[in-house]
Amino acid sequence: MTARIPVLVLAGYLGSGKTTLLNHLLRNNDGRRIGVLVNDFGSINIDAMTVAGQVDAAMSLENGCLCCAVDADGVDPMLERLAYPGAPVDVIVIEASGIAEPRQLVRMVLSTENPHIEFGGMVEVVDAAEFDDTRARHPELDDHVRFADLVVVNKTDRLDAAERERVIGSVREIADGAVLPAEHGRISPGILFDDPAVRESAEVARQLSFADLDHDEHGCRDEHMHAAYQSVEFVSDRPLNPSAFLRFLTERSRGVYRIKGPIDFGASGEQRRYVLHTVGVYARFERSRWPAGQRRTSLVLIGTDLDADDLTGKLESCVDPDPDTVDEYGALGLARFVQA
Ligand SMILES: Nc1nc2c(ncn2[C@@H]2O[C@H](COP(=O)(O)OP(=O)(O)OP(=O)(O)O)[C@@H](O)[C@H]2O)c(=O)[nH]1
Repeated sequence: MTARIPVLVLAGYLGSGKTTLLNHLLRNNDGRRIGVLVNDFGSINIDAMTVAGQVDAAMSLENGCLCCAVDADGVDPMLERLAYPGAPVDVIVIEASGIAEPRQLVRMVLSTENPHIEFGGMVEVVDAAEFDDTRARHPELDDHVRFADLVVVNKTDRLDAAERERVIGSVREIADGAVLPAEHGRISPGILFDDPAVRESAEVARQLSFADLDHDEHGCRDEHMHAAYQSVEFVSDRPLNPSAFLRFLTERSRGVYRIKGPIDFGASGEQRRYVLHTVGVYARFERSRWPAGQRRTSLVLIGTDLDADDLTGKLESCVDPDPDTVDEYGALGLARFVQA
């Protein structure tokens, strides 16, 4: 199975810290080759660009990054240039600088017919110190925060402890997705994307948890360097019920940014392996054969403020008490999430 390239939309109001966060990701890429799309070269100051030479409409950066400008024709032509089998990028970030409506950009990514990409999520950067003022000036900020799969509450260094908690609390009240406080955009890249070697692997979930995520005993990564995320693992040798699991997916669990891994739906007539990839409310299954002897559900849920017991309990209740009674029609609901 060829891995698809995740495409991430990075949004946020003027000066919130999008470019700072992007530079942080470029500097801490852990070997991932990051392609960057910006809508206007002039408006963005990517550090790495100072070492770049311009090649056609794409900028090749020294650390293996590529930069292209998104024009009015939308993202498709540029995605075509960056995302193809054997492409020199593992991840694409579109910085929505100066775009008033980032949801439009998300829709463009979701509606692209490029078979080599997958939606990697919308990240909204907010300036913690300006949050109240920005909301007052731009009431639509609430919609963006609610819609985002991850909200980075940046510039927390500009607030005292009490104010910081108040602002983070306000954001959490609005947000449906994950919320990560940060200084100078320093977030753990692992919340956003996998290690390239892991993405190629068939056993996504198992390797994600041990090799890629590199957790300490609290399940947090690089806590001192970056704003950290958490992960919860769920493994079951007993098949899951498709309808129950789809219900779990549609009732978005607070704080979960993405879920990955193979699922055994075990319905009679449904012998295939479903590999799940979700970001926020976006979900996609890829179907394949089970490698011999590896038929089991093995999921990793990645996000912030995760309630591990609650998530594990919900997933356990998806385990089918009597999988033999689920006929092939029971798995039909999965079809709309399956991509060829
Ligand atoms: N104190 C503080 N300053 C920050 C932080 N993050 C970014 N900045 C500064 O805030 C300013 C704006 O940051 P940018 O990363 O350029 O913001 P942006 O969202 O890309 O800005 P536009 O592209 O103009 O919308 C810069 O001067 C940054 O150095 C932070 O966490 N704390």
